[in-house]
Amino acid sequence: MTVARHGANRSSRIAGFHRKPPQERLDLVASFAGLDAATAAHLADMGNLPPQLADKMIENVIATMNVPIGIATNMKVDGEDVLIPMATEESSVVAAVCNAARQTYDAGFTTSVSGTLMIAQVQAVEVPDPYAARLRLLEKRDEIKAICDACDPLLVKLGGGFRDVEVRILDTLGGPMVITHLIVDTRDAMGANAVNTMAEKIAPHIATWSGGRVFLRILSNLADRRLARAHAVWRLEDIGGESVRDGIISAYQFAEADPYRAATHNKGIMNGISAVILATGNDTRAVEAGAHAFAARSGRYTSLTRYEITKDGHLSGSIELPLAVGLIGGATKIHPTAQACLKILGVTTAERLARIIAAVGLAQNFSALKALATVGIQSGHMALHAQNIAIMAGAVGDEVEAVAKVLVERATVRIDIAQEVLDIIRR
Ligand SMILES: CC(C)(COP(=O)([O-])OP(=O)([O-])OC[C@H]1O[C@@H](n2cnc3c(N)ncnc32)[C@H](O)[C@@H]1OP(=O)([O-])[O-])[C@@H](O)C(=O)NCCC(=O)NCCSC(=O)C[C@@](C)(O)CC(=O)[O-]
Ligand SMILES: NC(=O)C1=CN([C@@H]2O[C@H](COP(=O)(O)OP(=O)(O)OC[C@H]3O[C@@H](n4cnc5c(N)ncnc54)[C@H](O)[C@@H]3O)[C@@H](O)[C@H]2O)C=CC1
Repeated sequence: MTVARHGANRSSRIAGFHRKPPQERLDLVASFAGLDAATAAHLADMGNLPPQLADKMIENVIATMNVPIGIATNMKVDGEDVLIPMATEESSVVAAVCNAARQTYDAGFTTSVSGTLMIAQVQAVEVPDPYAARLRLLEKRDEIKAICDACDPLLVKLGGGFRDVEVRILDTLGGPMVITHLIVDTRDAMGANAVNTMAEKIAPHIATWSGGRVFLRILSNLADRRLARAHAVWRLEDIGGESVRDGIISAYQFAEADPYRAATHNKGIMNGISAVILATGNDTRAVEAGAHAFAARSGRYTSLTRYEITKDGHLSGSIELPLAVGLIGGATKIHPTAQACLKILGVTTAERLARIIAAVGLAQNFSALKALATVGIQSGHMALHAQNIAIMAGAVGDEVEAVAKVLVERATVRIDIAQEVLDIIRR
């Protein structure tokens, strides 16, 4: 069945859409968009996410989006071998991590974290005496702690809960604001809901104590009390010698100095990080926002990694960034694929997960810089992307590899060439 493009229902005002079951919603969308029966049937197949679960995870569900999960091999983090599931749509991302880890497999990556502390902000405006109000709020520390901890007795029982209060006076376009930070240990949860609940509970008290009006009560994604760090040494003989080392260091120096380059450099790092975040059901946007804000913390957007030469002349790489990830909460606990990925990783604490993810970010960056500083990105990346181009050109089954092989041999990974090659193969 083909429904005309401008089908029966062309209004986006669909009252009660959210109350309909997914199949009925899909029928409405198919009619609106003129989807043919095969496309609608494709969307109706929810793969390995049970439709009842998908329908509860977000609103107005009609389908799921399947992204491949690849396994990064060769990773050793703090002396322990680990296989890393990465969910990404981009070719060569998984290969890049395997490749970097292989070149430092014996020593592996060493990691640490600064803690599992999250920050919630409470905004007070029109405070008559901001500086005195700040002190009044700080004096209420014990009361604030009691109110916050009462919000989440389970978290407290697990060793988490309120840790501290900080108050900042912010000069803004609307005059001074009194910003209270609740510092909360959220243990194995990412912690957004946990700290937001506390911020909302404490807000009326802050209004009273400060004498101002309270508006926003929400966590900060600049989770700079939850930093994850990783470092590794790549030996000269394993990476191809001094000129490769120096090329990688120069690439880092370029990113350090220039926000145009740093954006791309950090995008490469997030290729690895976001893929593990997604595979484990964590919040990709929260981590990405935190990473980029941290990269700009000095007022100048810069590189999240650093490269140096060790005293023996080898290449030392390091990374530090906020990684607010959890094993509980969000989709981590309810998405069956996220649960399976966490099992593959063998992690039992959010801290260990953050450490592994930091190592993946560094590995990803090493491979990208090495490729960029030597043969260029296209030979490795495009060689792997060639299969996608072959599929775009219409190749199926064995044709995909055959077409991709010719594209790589000719060093021209283009769809028009792929079509020509496919025609020849099919003749
Ligand atoms: C693509 C490679 C790895 C080829 O690298 P190569 O040296 O040609 O590969 P190789 O065939 O010699 O194999 C070396 C190892 O790489 C891995 N490897 C090799 N091939 C595969 C594969 N098919 N699947 C899985 N793993 C693979 C694997 O570990 C293998 O060891 P082995 O297992 O054989 O003992 C290399 O060129 C590379 O690391 N390139 C970087 C790719 C990259 O960064 N991709 C991200 C996308 S580009 C981007 O978005 C970010 C960027 C670049 O703009 C960031 C920036 O600018 O900073
Ligand atoms: N700006 C942002 O980043 C925002 C993100 N979110 C969303 O919030 C969700 C994450 O919130 P969470 O508070 O992490 O989830 P949550 O509220 O679902 O679960 C956390 C709760 O689980 C309990 N818990 C059980 N075992 C625990 C353990 N071992 N360690 C710690 N707590 C344990 C605690 O009571 C804790 O409060 C994500 O889905 C995120 O997308 C929500 C609002 C804003």
